[in-house]
Amino acid sequence: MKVEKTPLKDCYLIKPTIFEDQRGIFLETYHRKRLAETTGIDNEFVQDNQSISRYGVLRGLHYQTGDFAQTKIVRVIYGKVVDVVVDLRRDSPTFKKTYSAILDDQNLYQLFVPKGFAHGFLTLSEKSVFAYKCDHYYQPGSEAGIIFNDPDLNIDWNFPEAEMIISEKDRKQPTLKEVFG
Ligand SMILES: Cc1cn([C@H]2C[C@H](O)[C@@H](COP(=O)(O)OP(=O)(O)O[C@H]3O[C@@H](C)C(=O)[C@@H](O)[C@H]3O)O2)c(=O)[nH]c1=O
Repeated sequence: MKVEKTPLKDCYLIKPTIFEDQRGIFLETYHRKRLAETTGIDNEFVQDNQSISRYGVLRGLHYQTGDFAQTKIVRVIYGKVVDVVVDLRRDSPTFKKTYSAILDDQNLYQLFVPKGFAHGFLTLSEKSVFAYKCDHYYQPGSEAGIIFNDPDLNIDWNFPEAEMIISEKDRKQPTLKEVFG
């Protein structure tokens, strides 16, 4: 696998090695030791999640606060998404910066999303199956978010807003300014 730096500090794009033969493909989707060697970050992942979304579904931008902040490794099992992360660590040189990547079932890329980042994704295929590992358990009381169309972040989702399918919760997320001033 190749682990590439993104413009955001501590956030990596993971490109797994794909073995192909007449039966199909094989890949390792997680290798703790190798990942720790390349990123210098060794997490113990304790929860695996999966969501299935239809075309136009946007989930995010989400994070957990304080002691429950989660590092995530996110990937697409089926379909195609645009994945977006925002560095919300006040002491980071890339505070308030965003990064996005296309993750799909062809490139099989993964994004290593450090704790202190907000994360979201929009499904570009007729359906997506999205999977991710977290190094802290889900803690409903520590859930937080930033609105997907925040005027300061100005994320280019490259998708008509009128066609996005978004939960009530996510339509009411605060702006970056409301949270971070
Ligand atoms: C995230 C999560 C949700 N749930 C429940 C709560 C709720 O009833 C239902 C759906 O939750 P949500 O609407 O928050 O699901 P969703 O919008 O898919 O939330 C996820 O979005 C992406 C972008 C992330 O980065 C994740 O960390 C997570 O926040 O599932 C759990 O039981 N465990 C979990 O870990």
